[in-house]
Amino acid sequence: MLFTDRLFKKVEPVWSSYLDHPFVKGIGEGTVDEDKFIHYMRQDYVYLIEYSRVFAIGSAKAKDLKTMTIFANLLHGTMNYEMDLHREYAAKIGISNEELEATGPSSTMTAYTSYMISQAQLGGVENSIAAVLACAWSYSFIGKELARWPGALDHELYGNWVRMYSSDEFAKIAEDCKELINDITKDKPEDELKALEDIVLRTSYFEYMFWDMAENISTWPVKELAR
Ligand SMILES: Cc1ncc(CO)c(N)n1
Repeated sequence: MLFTDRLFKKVEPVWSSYLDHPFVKGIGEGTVDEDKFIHYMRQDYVYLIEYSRVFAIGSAKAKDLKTMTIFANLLHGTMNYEMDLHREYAAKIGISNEELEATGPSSTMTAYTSYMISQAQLGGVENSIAAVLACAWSYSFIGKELARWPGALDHELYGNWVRMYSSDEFAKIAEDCKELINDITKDKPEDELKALEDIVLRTSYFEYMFWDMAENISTWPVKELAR
C-alpha cells in the first residue's frame, strides 16, 4: 500500500468535515461574507510566506537533486502563482501588496506555521514534506469537490478561488508532494512512519482551525492588546 493511501484513511474524516464547515461551504455556495473572506485571504497570504519557508527548508535538507528541484519548484509556484490569487483579490478591493504582506498574524496562523516550521527544522527532509502535505493535498481535495457544486466555478467573487484550487496545475502541486512522501518513506520503519503520519494529522487539524479562524474573523483572544 502506498504511504499516501494509509495517510488518506487516517485524515479522510477530518478532510470531509472541511466540506461541512460553514466557511468552506460558503465559498462553494457563493454566500460567504466578504469581510470573512478578506480576513481569510490576508491571513492566508502571510501563511503562504511561512509555508514557502518550509519548502526552502526542505530544499536545503534534500539529499538528492530531484527532491531539491521539486521543493524549489513548489516554492516558486507558491510565491509566483498561488499568491497572485491573493494579490489579485486584494487589488480588487484596494489593498496594496505591501499592506497585504504587513497583515498582523492571527493566533491560529502563528500556531500553524510555527508548528510546520519547527517540524521541518527538527527532522530530516521527510519532515518538511509531511508538514506541507495536508496543506497542498487537502486544498486540492476541497477544490475538486467545490468545483462540482452548481455555480461555484463561475461565481463572480469566489469563482477565482475555486478555479485555482481545482485546477490541474494545483493538482500537480499536490501530486508532487504525494510522490515525494511515497518515495521518501519506502524503506522507513513503522515508528518513523507513525511520526510522519502524526504530523499530517496535526496539520489537518490546524487546517480545520484555519477555516474556523476565517469564519469567526478571529485574531487573538485579547484583541485590544494584539495590535
Ligand atoms: C491554510 C492553507 N493551507 C493550505 C493552502 C494551500 O496552499 C493554503 N493556501 N492555505
